[in-house]
Amino acid sequence: MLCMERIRRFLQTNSVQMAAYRYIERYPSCHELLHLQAGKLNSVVFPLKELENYLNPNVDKTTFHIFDPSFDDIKRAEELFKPSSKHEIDFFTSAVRMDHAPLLSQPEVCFIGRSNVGKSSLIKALFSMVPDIGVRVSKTPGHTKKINFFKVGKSFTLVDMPGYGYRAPKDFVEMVEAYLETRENLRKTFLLLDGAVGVQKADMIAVEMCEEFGIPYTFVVTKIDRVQKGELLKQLLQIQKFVKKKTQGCFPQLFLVSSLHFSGIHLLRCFIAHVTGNLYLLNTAIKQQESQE
Ligand SMILES: Nc1nc2c(ncn2[C@@H]2O[C@H](COP(=O)(O)OP(=O)(O)OP(=O)(O)O)[C@@H](O)[C@H]2O)c(=O)[nH]1
Ligand SMILES: [Mg+2]
Repeated sequence: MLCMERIRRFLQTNSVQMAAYRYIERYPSCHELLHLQAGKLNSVVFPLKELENYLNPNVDKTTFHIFDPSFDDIKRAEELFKPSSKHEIDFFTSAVRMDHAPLLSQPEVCFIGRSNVGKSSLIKALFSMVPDIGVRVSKTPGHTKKINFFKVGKSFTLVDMPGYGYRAPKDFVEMVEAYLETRENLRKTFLLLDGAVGVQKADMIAVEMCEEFGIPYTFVVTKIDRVQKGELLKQLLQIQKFVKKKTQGCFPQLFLVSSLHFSGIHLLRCFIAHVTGNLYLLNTAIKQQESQE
């Protein structure tokens, strides 16, 4: 348990490829356990790969690995999320209306979803190498009331949104709709779904906005640490079916994350680096589907 906790901390603070080696250097007594953890490390980085072992071989898995970077690509993407004197990562500003939103030319990605689905926690996990960044999370739904902008050097901006559904700010639709419709440098909208419940009625507001405005979006399945594998797989297949049958602009691959256990965070960082034009993938190709976006 102690070793797992150490690995988790390492994964939060170190690039993924080095994490295992540094771990061995610092905790040689845990060698054996780490051997066991080689697979574990893989499942932390690619949570979907571990899960698909439990699937019936007849299930179509073609959309599972459209974005399938190598460890090298993932490691290079990590550099973008590490602050330095030349690459400051910090909260920039917040806005309650679009005319308050900053005019930024760098590419942007935003995170939307029901209140309490884990948007702010995910952003905090993505920025785990920036300990004082000040992303606020709460057990109480409806915590984030404004559109919060975080600058990642000159590379891109990451935007945390208020949630919709229970205890949403009353001007949510005006605020978020205007943002999604007019933000010219918005490269990707991440729409978060709770792994325990999948697509809910309230999510249709966000899906319809993305479809209507023709903006590229991707589902991120959150809190996967809280759901049993069988149940999670059931939800994933349902979400996939939804994507295939009911959406046009949604990226077909689902991204799974646990902000608590840090699963899927490195892969998502790499995807963000890629979609914002900051990472050219060396060792892999994004398959055809993405070009349909
Ligand atoms: N177990 C577990 N809990 C999580 C995870 N992500 C978030 N949570 C918890 O879910 C609750 C809500 O998290 P937030 O990140 O504040 O959710 P939000 O979507 O930003 O919520 P609003 O700002 O209210 O819209 C908090 O109690 C978090 O600790 C996760 O991956 N695993
Ligand atoms: Mg929040």
